[in-house]
Amino acid sequence: MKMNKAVNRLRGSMPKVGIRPTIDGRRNGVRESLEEQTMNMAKSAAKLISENLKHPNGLPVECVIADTTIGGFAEAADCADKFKRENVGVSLTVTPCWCYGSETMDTDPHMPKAVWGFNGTERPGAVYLAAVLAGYTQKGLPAFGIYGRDVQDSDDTSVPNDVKGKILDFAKAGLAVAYMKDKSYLSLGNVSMGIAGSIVDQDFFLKYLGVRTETVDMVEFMRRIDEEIYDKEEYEKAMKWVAEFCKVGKDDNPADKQRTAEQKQEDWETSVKMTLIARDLMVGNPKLAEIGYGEEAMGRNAIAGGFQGQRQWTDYKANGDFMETMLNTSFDWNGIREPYVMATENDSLNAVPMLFGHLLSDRAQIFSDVRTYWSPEAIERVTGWKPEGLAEGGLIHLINSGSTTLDGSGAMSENGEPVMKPWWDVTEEDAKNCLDATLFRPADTGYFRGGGYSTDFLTKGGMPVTMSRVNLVNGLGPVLQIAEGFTAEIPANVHDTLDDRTNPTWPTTWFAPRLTGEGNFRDVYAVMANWGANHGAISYGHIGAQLITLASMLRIPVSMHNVPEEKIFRPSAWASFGMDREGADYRACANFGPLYK
Ligand SMILES: C[C@H](O)[C@@H](O)[C@@H](O)C(=O)CO
Ligand SMILES: [Mn+2]
Repeated sequence: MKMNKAVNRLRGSMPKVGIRPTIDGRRNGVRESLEEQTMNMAKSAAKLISENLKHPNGLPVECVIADTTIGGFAEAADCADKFKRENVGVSLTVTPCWCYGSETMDTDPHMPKAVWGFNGTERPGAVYLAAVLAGYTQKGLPAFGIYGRDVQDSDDTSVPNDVKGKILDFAKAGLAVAYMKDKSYLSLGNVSMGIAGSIVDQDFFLKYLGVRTETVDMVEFMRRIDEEIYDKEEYEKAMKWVAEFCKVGKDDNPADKQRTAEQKQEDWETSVKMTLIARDLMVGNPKLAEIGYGEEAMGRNAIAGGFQGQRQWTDYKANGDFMETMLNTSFDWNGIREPYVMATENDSLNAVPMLFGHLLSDRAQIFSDVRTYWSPEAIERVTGWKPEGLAEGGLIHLINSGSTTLDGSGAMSENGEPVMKPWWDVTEEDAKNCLDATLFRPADTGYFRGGGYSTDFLTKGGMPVTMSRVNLVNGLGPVLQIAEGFTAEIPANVHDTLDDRTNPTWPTTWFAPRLTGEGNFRDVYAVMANWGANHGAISYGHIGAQLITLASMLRIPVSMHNVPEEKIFRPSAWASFGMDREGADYRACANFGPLYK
């Protein structure tokens, strides 16, 4: 399998990180003595960011440094002007010294902000940090404060590790905020089976995320299939690839409910066409202009989407499982590429945490039903096996009727361990291994009368993962919930017994959340019992802290998490809302309100 790597570009230029070196404006000695050290800090920060971060589409993150150090209002205005011209979306102020707080700050209300104050004592950078953060808080412009734990010498140009981590986490989350702004959520269809998350709340998207919502009726798929509005060459290529690499699994339907061989062939054709069409709807395709469809070629600039599917479409035509899976995967017949974010059942409130996870981790995301809590006692009763290791406290069965990424099989590996990689690190062998680990099973025709193919795999155990979810609460607004944990491996016969009680044609991930012994993480049952909806978005890695940072930038309070306290990083203003951190988060988010109100 020969695979190229290609970068997807949505409309709008890539946001940059702007670095603002602020300085004590007093000339004739003080300012001059600080110029070099201050600019060097800006250069170190820029180097750190551009060497370590990429945009989720694989392009390098660029930094822009103000033309001069900033000693007061005039230079702050020059810097703001440059940042506008350069499409800066995130602002990081750096300084080793005392500067004039509200005179040097930046006041763009939409730009995530942080200040790194050098922890030396010759010149008081950390004092400026405290002063300017007080100013930001007083003016309703929350900013993140960064300063090293250990005092450094004034000629030390290194960035200590604790500072590095904070700068990178801040910049990555800030870039996520900037990157999603002015993109769109594409709702393909409408409300699926009364699922609340698929009642797309356009106000939430626009005010909290800066994302517009576009709605396209599912009849558009029919039109494009009937009128052949897709790239036929690509379609042929995709069909060949499917025949070669997608193994069809056993049809579990009773004989009289099975689709005929001709119907099954037609289901493949529909599934592949749907995949091309959904992608073209999201991001456009210049090939469509060549065949006379200039408007369709533009796409909808969608950074995420959802497909209603059930029931009107799936009662009639092949389900969306193949389409959703392939879009969410880091590769297809064209090669290795950035995964798209596509929710099944148009659950937009699961698409959002998938988007967050993708923007923060650069990886494909798993979409799942949070289906069953299996207590250790119930597992033993039903299978005779006493759970041990990660499964000791019981498991949550994550399984779904579509939309999970093939990367979620855990069939990619690094140093012999299962892993889900940033898409640009995925190899041809990884892609092949994911396909080998997957069966495409004729869909359950009880649920899906129109047939189609569901993706069936069992996620390898031992991967660190984070499950998250946004819920909308009437009178309160959005909240985010987060559960870090691990995928668990259980004996094959135990899995089969448990899986056979559900929908064995769907992919399974056995999830063991990390327990804290308290509250919603008292035990596995409590995690499931307190989950706010039927779905969860699962990202590789323990990204709870980064999600919390991002949520605070968007003013979305976190209602549940198991992230260790020392890893939590929010704007300094949050400390003014009380010492109980969860309550303070709610009060701060309510006080500042959504970012784009
Ligand atoms: C086939 C069923 O309708 C499933 O799609 C259903 O169990 C869900 O996924 C609900 O979220
Ligand atoms: Mn579901």
